[in-house]
Amino acid sequence: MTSDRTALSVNLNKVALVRNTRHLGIPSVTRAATLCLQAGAHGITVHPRPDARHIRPEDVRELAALLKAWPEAEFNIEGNPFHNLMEFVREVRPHQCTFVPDAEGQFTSDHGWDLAKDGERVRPLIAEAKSLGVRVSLFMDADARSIPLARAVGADRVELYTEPYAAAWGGPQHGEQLRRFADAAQAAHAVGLGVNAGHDLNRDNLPDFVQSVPALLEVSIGHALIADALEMGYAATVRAYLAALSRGSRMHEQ
Ligand SMILES: CC(=O)[C@@H](O)[C@H](O)COP(=O)(O)O
Ligand SMILES: NCC(=O)COP(=O)(O)O
Repeated sequence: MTSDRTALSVNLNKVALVRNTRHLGIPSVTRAATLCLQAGAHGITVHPRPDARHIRPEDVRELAALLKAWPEAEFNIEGNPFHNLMEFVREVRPHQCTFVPDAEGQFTSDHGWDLAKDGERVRPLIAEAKSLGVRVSLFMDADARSIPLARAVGADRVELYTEPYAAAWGGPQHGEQLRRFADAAQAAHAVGLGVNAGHDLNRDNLPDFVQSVPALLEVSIGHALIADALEMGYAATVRAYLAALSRGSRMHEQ
C-alpha cells in the first residue's frame, strides 16, 4: 500500500446480509471479493458483528485464505476488541484491524472511541495486535482535540467516522463539516497517525472529501457501494469509486 493515493477497501457486509436470508450460499462473499479486487479495489473490509447478522466467522477465514492470492491487497477486519474482534486478529492476522466501540447488536456504527474513558483498556489490545504484525486503526469522531489520544495509546492510524459529513453533504453544513474533518486529519498527522475514513461515503460525496482531507490513506465503503453494484455490477461500481477517488485527488492538486 503506498501513501500517494487513497486506497479503496470494499466492505462486503451487505453481500453477506443478503446471502444469509437463504441457505443457498448466494450471493457469494468470496466471489464478490474476487470481482472487486479484479476491478482494482485495493482491499477488502468486513465487520463480523457478534450476532453474525452478516459476516460470519467462516467468511473471515475464507477471505483470509482468498487474499493470500492477492499479495498487494489489504484485509481489514473491523469490530469491538472487547467482544469478538481479537479472536479474528489472533487467528487470521489481517493486515489491519479497526477497533470500533459498538455495542453488541448495535444497528450500525455511530460513534468513535472515547479514549479518555477507554484508552487504558484498549492499550494492551493494540499492543497485542501490533505484536502479531497487525496494523491498528481506531474508529474516531472527527474531533481534533481527542485524536492525539489515539497515538498515546499506541494506534497506527485513525478511521474518521464520516456519517456526519455524509449527512451534511450538499447542505448548509457541508463546508463546516469538511473543515472539521480536515482539522482532525491534520491533528492526526501532527502526532504521526495515518488517516483512514469511512461510513456512508458514496460516489457523490467522496470527491469533495478526498479533495479537502489531506493525505487520506484509505476509505472503506460498503453500504452505498454494494447498493450501486446491484445496479451496475461489482466491476463497473469499483471503477466508478476509483474514478471518484481520482477526481478528488485531482481537485486537491489544483
Ligand atoms: C465501522 C463502520 O463504520 C462500518 O463497519 C459500519 O459500521 C458498517 O457496519 P454495518 O454494515 O453493520 O452497518
Ligand atoms: N469502515 C466503514 C465501512 O467499512 C463501511 O461503512 P459503510 O460504507 O457501509 O457505511
